[in-house]
Amino acid sequence: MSGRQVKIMARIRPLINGEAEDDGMNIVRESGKSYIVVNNPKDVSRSTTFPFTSCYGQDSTQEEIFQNEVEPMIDVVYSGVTVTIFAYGVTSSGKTHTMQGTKSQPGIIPRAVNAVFSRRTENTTLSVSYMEIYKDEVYDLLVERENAPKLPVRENQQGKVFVANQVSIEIQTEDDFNTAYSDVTLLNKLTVTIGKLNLVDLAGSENNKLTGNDASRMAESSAINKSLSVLGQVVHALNQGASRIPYRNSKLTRILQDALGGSSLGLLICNIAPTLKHRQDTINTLNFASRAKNIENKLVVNQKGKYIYIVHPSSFPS
Ligand SMILES: Nc1ncnc2c1ncn2[C@@H]1O[C@H](COP(=O)(O)OP(=O)(O)OP(=O)(O)O)[C@@H](O)[C@H]1O
Repeated sequence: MSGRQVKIMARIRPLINGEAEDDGMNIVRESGKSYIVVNNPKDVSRSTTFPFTSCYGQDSTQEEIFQNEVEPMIDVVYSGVTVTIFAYGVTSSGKTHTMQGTKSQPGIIPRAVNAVFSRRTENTTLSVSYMEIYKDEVYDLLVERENAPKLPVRENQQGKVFVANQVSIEIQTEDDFNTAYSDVTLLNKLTVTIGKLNLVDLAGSENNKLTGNDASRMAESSAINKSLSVLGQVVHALNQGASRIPYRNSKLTRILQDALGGSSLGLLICNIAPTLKHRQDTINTLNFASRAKNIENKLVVNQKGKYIYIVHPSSFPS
C-alpha cells in the first residue's frame, strides 16, 4: 500500500448465460505492470488501454483475490487501521459475486468475517448494525421500514463522523453473523463494516438514462448518481493528497469519511464483464477508476440503491 491510500484493481468476470467469447478485451502483462485493453472491433488502433496495479481475468478465483488483496489488509485491522473495500461496476458485472459469492465460492465478505473471527481475542465482542442510504437519506434496516426514521449523521468533538441513533446487535459466533448476513443479503446491496474494516458492495452503476417521467425514479437516479460521482472525487482527491476532500458532498462519503481518510487504506475493485456487448459499460467503469487515478476521462454513472451493513468489534480491558 506504500503511500497510496486507495489501491485500485480490476476483475473481469467469466462468460455467463450463454455469452459467446469475443475479442472484447484482454489483459496485457509487461515488465511487472498490467493493463486492460478494451478493444474497438471497428478500428483496432482505437482500442483503449487502462493500467492497473492488479488485474484479475476470467479464470481468477475468490481465494486468490482474498489472499492477494484482502487478507494482508485484514491483518492491519486489529492494529487499529481502518480499511475500506469497495466493489464497483455495472449490473451483472460480478460485484455481488466478488463481495458475497456463493456457498461453494464464498466471496470477500464471508472470508473477511471468518478472518476477523479467527483473529479475535477473548476480550473482543462483535456487534452488527446495518443501514441503507436512499435518496441521500440514511435509514436503519434493523427497524421496520414503515417506522424507520431518517438517521442523522453527526460529528463528535474529535471531528469523527457517525450515524446517530442506530440500533446494533451483538454477535457471539460466526453463525450469528451468518444469520444476520443471510437476512441482509435479501436486501440486494450492502456495505459491511467489521470494526475498522469496511466492505462495501456498491449497487450496479449504469449509463445514466433519466428517461420517462417518473419523478421519484429520477430523484433516486440523480441522488445515486451524485453519491457515486462524489465518491470518485473523494478517492481522486485522497490519491492526489489534496488539502480539501469533498466528503460533505454526499451522505455516502460523509459516513465513510473516517474510513476513507486519515491513516486508512482502501481497495477499489472494478468489476467488468468480458464481452463487446458491455464495451461502453466497461469503458465507463474503467473511466471511473481512471478518474480516481488522475487519468483524464469523463464519468457518467448511475446506481440503483445502497445498503450499509456494519459489524463493530470492541475490545475491553482484561
Ligand atoms: N468471477 C465469477 N465467477 C463465476 N460467476 C460469476 C463471477 N462473477 C460474476 N458471476 C456470475 O455472473 C452473474 C452476475 O454477477 P453478480 O450478480 O455478482 O453481478 P452484480 O454486479 O452484483 O450485479 P447487480 O448490480 O445487478 O447486483 C451472477 O450469476 C454471478 O454468479
